[in-house]
Amino acid sequence: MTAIRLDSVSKTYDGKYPAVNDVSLNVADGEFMVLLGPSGCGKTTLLRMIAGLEEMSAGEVWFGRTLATDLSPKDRGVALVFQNGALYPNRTARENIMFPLRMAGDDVTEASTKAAGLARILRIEGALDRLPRTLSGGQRQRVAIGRAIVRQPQIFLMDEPLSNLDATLRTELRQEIGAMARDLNVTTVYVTHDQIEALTLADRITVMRDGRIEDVGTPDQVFNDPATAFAAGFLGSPRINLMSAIVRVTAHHRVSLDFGAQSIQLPPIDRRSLILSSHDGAKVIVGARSDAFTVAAAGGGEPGHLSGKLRTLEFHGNQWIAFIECGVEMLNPDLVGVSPRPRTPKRLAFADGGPRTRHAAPHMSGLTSRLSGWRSKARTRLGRVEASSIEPEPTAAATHRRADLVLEIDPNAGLKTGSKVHLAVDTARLHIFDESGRRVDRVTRDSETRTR
Ligand SMILES: Nc1ncnc2c1ncn2[C@@H]1O[C@H](COP(=O)(O)OP(=O)(O)OP(=O)(O)O)[C@@H](O)[C@H]1O
Repeated sequence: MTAIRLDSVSKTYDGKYPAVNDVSLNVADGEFMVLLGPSGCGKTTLLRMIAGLEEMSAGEVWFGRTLATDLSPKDRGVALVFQNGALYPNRTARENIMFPLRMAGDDVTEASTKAAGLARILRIEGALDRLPRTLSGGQRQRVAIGRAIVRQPQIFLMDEPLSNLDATLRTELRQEIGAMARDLNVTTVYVTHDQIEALTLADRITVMRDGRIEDVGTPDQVFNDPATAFAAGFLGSPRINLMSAIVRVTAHHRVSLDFGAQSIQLPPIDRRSLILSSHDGAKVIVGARSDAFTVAAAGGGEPGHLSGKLRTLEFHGNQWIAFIECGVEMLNPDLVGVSPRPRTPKRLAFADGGPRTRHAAPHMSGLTSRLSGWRSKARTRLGRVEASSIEPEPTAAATHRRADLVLEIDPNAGLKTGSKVHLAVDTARLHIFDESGRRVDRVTRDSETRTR
């Protein structure tokens, strides 16, 4: 077992825009870290750099107190499993799992005993004496995992190991992988773009976008207290509603979020009220999942309510999804804070550490620049190494569209398509982001948090 530290790691292929861009991350000893993000965000590249299969363009990788940057893959004590764990076709499952041990000099009895122990954990005892071609996809992948981990690596790396399996097998094997990692207590980095895998397996999740880290935290932290609008949008179904709003500061410093036709007032005791009270007129993004709303019996125009017309109601088997036209400007989480085009990296000095690479903004919006002071405090709170990689890309306006509020609703609420709906809003469940998609208030993070 060993901890992993990535320090300002970058990878640029063919001198183009970086696939991994100044990423710093700690994975604690024995921790199960999931790298989560959309296709092309740099997850596999980062994993391959940890394994030593990809040369880094900049930065350092540490395993415990050992600088691993220049170690060859075979000297890193790392085991890797890919989407299609290849097996020796002419060896049985047992022989496949035993193979690395035999190569390392274990005698047959010893190797066979270890293989049988792992087979029990991976639930393939009955398949041990069969050839790979007679095994199901799930069994083959279990054998590949067994073979990778049988030599008790210091670090276990998995790149979408379940992506070629059907839904039932995915669920089964996911549970076995989780159980195995807990039993063996091996430091694990697991790549996926599947939010359910991330939420169910991870001690902590690293959400990536465009080669950078958007958020790092426990599943509960990243889901319920997301650092960015993108992270909030990547987790959760239906996706979080991101509403464009203007901050209005009224008499006695009361803060309301103005959505155009409607508005919501923040309670004075809400810490966001204090933060936003000197930013009258600033643009913000208000994130709201279904749990922020309750269908209210009547009303409309009340300070804590939004109202709209129920356009469509969809039955999704285990849930009802309502599409409510509220006349509010909705934003696409994938586009919030996205730069219109790659820019030339520029060195900037930060108050809390050495110079770091980030991208020069042609301009920063008023609130974005005013919020930078809060962020530098947030960096200190989050811990220098991880927080440094959570630097925001400079903002460009997200694509706006006037669309529906999408909510999971109680089927017993008695709503009918076309009817007017009143929604009471729990402001404590709203997440408020600046225009670049960064939270305006503090997120709760502990860089070494373990949940189990
Ligand atoms: N060998 C390579 N040469 C050039 N570009 C590459 C190479 N490998 C990856 N890239 C690019 O680097 C970026 C990150 O790729 P990477 O495979 O790490 O993303 P990913 O998040 O793992 O995506 P996916 O989930 O689709 O596997 C992509 O734009 C990809 O096209």
